[in-house]
Amino acid sequence: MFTPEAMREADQKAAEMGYPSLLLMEWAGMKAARVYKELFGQRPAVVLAGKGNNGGDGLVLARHLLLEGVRVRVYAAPDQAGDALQAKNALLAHGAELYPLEEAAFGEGEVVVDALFGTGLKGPLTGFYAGLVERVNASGLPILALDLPSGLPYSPHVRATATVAFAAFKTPHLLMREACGRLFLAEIGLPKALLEREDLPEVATPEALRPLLPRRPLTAHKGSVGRVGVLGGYRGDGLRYAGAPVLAALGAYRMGAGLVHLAVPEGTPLEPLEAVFHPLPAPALPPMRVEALAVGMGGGPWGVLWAMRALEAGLPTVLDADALHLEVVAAYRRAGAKAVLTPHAGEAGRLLGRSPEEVAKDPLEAARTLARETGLTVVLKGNPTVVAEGERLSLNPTGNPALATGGTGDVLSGAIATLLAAGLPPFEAARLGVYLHGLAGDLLAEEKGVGLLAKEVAEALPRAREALLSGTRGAPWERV
Ligand SMILES: NC(=O)C1=CN([C@@H]2O[C@H](COP(=O)(O)OP(=O)(O)OC[C@H]3O[C@@H](n4cnc5c(N)ncnc54)[C@H](O)[C@@H]3O)[C@@H](O)[C@H]2O)[C@H](O)CC1
Ligand SMILES: [K+]
Repeated sequence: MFTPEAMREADQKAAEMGYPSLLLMEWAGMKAARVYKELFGQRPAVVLAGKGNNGGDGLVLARHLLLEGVRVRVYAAPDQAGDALQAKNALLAHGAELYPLEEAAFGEGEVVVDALFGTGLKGPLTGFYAGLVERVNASGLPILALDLPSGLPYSPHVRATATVAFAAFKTPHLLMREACGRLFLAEIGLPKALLEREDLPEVATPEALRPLLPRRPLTAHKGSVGRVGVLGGYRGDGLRYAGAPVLAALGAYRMGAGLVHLAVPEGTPLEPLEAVFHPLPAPALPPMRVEALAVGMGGGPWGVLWAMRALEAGLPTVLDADALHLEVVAAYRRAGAKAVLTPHAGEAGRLLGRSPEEVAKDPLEAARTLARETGLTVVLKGNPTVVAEGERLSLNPTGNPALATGGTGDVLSGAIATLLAAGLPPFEAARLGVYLHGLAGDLLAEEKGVGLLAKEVAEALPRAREALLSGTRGAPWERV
């Protein structure tokens, strides 16, 4: 995923290589016109073109739509230069109707193409442009945004029906997804070498994750596919969160664990029936033969104690909820343990000494800092969930607001622990677990809308796994 600056660098490098930039613009506008036709057919278009290259893309799109027999009205900013000017001349040669941007008006049944600003925007829109963007949003018409909804990452910005991202996703496509509507990713002919940048955050794709899925040989038995120990719960609150470790156990089984051991306070309901139970008077590490642990779900003040006991096992461990405290993280770091932290913004803020709002404002930076400071793998839950380890950052594209309900995080911890138990390294277990958990939520939300139960998310994990494996469910965007 590119920052706008990194994208500009790639454009510049292409130009230095002698690659004609007009070709990029032609592909961009042509691909966007293709998306327009797919979504809106012959509906008349109103194209708003800014003076930079984003505007140029819009002028190319207008020409292609005209060629397809679509009625097009273009409102363009003055003073185009370079490629955008060439795009304008080519459009005029086709006898297009071009009007000053100040006169922009929209009519019923039309579709607005937003080609005002892309990656070249510096600072929030004000004055005329802010007003124009507000008018576009208020028009009630469908909006196709080219590259980025204009105004992003600031406000005001266009709230698009669909967005065609050129060459690669940029930060706002993932971090401000709501403004983008349906996402399309258009290849525009940039040499591949310029797009492969390991120093930039990745957006997890099904193609990258599919090979990581643990495959089960015919000879598999419950002791060979990964066993998980879950340590959680607390008596002192009257077992108020007794369900949390149970949900983690369900997440583990549904992700494919061969056996789940459940260490919980005495008096906890013995669920799920498939688990091996260790009811305990105080946090301890009961004898259990497992390959990974999930620790801290519903543990209250026992959370830290559970985590310290778990450290003695020397196993890959997921630290969640009440295990997420500085002393725990420091001890794991000192021991050089393999651990995945799964905080939400509040818990990450507690570890970083920041407010949840500060963490949510820049989740990429927060996840990276936490990973660097702890030396552990971090899953910062949110929209999007960010996975960080060392210098590596991965953004997860699956999941939806229906997952914002009690217990889904516990399911995730159990799921990631299972992938650790199956032998995946922490970063891979975290990316794959987060992706499948989000996908399970997406499949369920399509079926049932909001009002999901966490245990249903666990139950949908096998379907998500199957969808990833068989390729029946691709990335949540379309390539054009
Ligand atoms: N490789 C690619 O992805 C390609 C992308 N293309 C498109 O080019 C734009 C980026 O074009 P650029 O000319 O650099 O910038 P913009 O068109 O986004 O806008 C620049 C324009 O806006 C003025 N400006 C900046 N900030 C403000 C502000 N706050 N208020 C008002 N005006 C502002 C600035 O002075 C410029 O005049 C990219 O998004 C793609 O759509 C290429 O077409 C192909 C290669
Ligand atoms: K735009």
